[in-house]
Amino acid sequence: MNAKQLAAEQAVTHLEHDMIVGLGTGTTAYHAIQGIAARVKEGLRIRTVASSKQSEELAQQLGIPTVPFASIDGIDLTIDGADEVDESLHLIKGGGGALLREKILASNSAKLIIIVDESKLVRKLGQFPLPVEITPFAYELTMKQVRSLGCNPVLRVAEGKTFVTDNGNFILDCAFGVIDHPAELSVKLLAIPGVAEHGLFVNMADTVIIGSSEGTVRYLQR
Ligand SMILES: O=C[C@H](O)[C@H](O)[C@H](O)COP(=O)(O)O
Repeated sequence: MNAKQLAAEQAVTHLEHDMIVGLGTGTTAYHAIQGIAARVKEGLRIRTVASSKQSEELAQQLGIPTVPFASIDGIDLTIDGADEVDESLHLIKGGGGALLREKILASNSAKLIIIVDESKLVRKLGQFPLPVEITPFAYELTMKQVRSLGCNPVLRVAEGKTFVTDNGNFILDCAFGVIDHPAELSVKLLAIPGVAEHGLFVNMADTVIIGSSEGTVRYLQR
């Protein structure tokens, strides 16, 4: 079993009957969705909401009950991956472009469990370029304003075309270098009209489960 799968299998032991569960996105969340499906097959009674079309489709293929957002008041537990986790459990997310929906789920969740392998742990955030989701309208001007905060934003391209999120937006990958004050950068980014959301998750993760290639798992708690 690989490290991501180990972390995911540990995370799904936290599921309980009648929970509303948020499904993350990405290669690590993929393992969690597989693990959730296994528990549903064993008789676990839950309802889920997804942070991407990809994860929703996977859940439905695997027989996990998915429900509309209009039918719930909040989320009990979200299990998601991350691109970086620092010592304070602040995160960079959005490598897969799902950051806006992921942040909506996270901020409406009573508990957020992040699952990673050891390669995602850093002392300070910023080695991974920060994904920033922006509206397509006048995106060149939005890019200029983001650049003025001290990075060189790169418009994300996938398969030769501008990458478009599930929300119809673009992503800027922004290498800021070491981010000493993530909360301050968050405020500055969100103050730019055209920025829909960014991948800094500050004080959102409650628990981080780290899988290792040696087959061990350990927990970080906020
Ligand atoms: O947009 C994608 C998400 O934030 C992912 O959770 C993050 O990029 C980590 O992905 P992975 O588990 O594939 O490394």
